[in-house]
Amino acid sequence: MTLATHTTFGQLPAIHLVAPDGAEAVVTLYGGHLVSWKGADGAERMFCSAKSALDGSRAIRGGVPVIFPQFAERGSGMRHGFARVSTWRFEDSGIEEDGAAWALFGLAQGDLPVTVADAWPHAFALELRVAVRANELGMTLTVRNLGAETLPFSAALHTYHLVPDVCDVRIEGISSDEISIIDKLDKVYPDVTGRASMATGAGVLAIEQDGFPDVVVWNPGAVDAAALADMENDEYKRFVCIEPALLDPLTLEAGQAWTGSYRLLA
Ligand SMILES: O=P(O)(O)OC[C@H]1O[C@@H](O)[C@H](O)[C@@H](O)[C@@H]1O
Repeated sequence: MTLATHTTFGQLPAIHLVAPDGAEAVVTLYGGHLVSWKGADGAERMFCSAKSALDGSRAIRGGVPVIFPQFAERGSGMRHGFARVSTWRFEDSGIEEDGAAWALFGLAQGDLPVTVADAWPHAFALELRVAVRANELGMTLTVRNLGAETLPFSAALHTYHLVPDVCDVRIEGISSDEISIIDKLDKVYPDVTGRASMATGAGVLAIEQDGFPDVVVWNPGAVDAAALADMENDEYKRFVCIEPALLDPLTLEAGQAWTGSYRLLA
């Protein structure tokens, strides 16, 4: 049985992963970007803007952009890093004993255009593993330093959760207070441990992360959404970004690796 097949998403080559129980995910090679996750119940759980570029001309507005090696404008490099606008390799796929279908994607220094590699001259290798079964999504990001010099980086999995109405969202377990989104929110929550949850009025999603110390919660609100060229004016109501993140740059010594993992249970 083929669990991972080649498909397209917009104009972008992608991998369609289907578990035996019907859970599925679509990951574009551009960005190593998970753009769709449906549990075995068939419900789509990722937001993707109707105005998102889907031709490789700019980052996809939705799904799970991989943020690496820089978060937002915290550095002199490309905003949110180059990983989300780079073309990854599909490396392997398979099935776990518990029935999860998984796929592995890679991005290394040699995959980058010369100008991008020259601007960030580190011999790195990224591995993104995506696994689906039942109503669960697992993502694991590994960063390896293959060079002789130190490698400093930040990283995040910038997840756009699809919600019926952002006003009804309640997030627990990230801060001592319950988080709700009244108009705009763009906030960093450091040192988050344990399981968090997002109630949407329609259901509750459990969120677990390991290795990522921080969480960023973002929704642009009406005014900032209207200023985004790749988002419809009222689409801000349909998502909330809850992003497992490593914000303060971590420095890997030669030969070292770091792994951050992330699990969503609907
Ligand atoms: O428009 P971009 O580059 O995808 O960034 C979206 C948002 O990403 C979030 O992670 C940041 O905290 C926000 O400040 C930012 O606006």
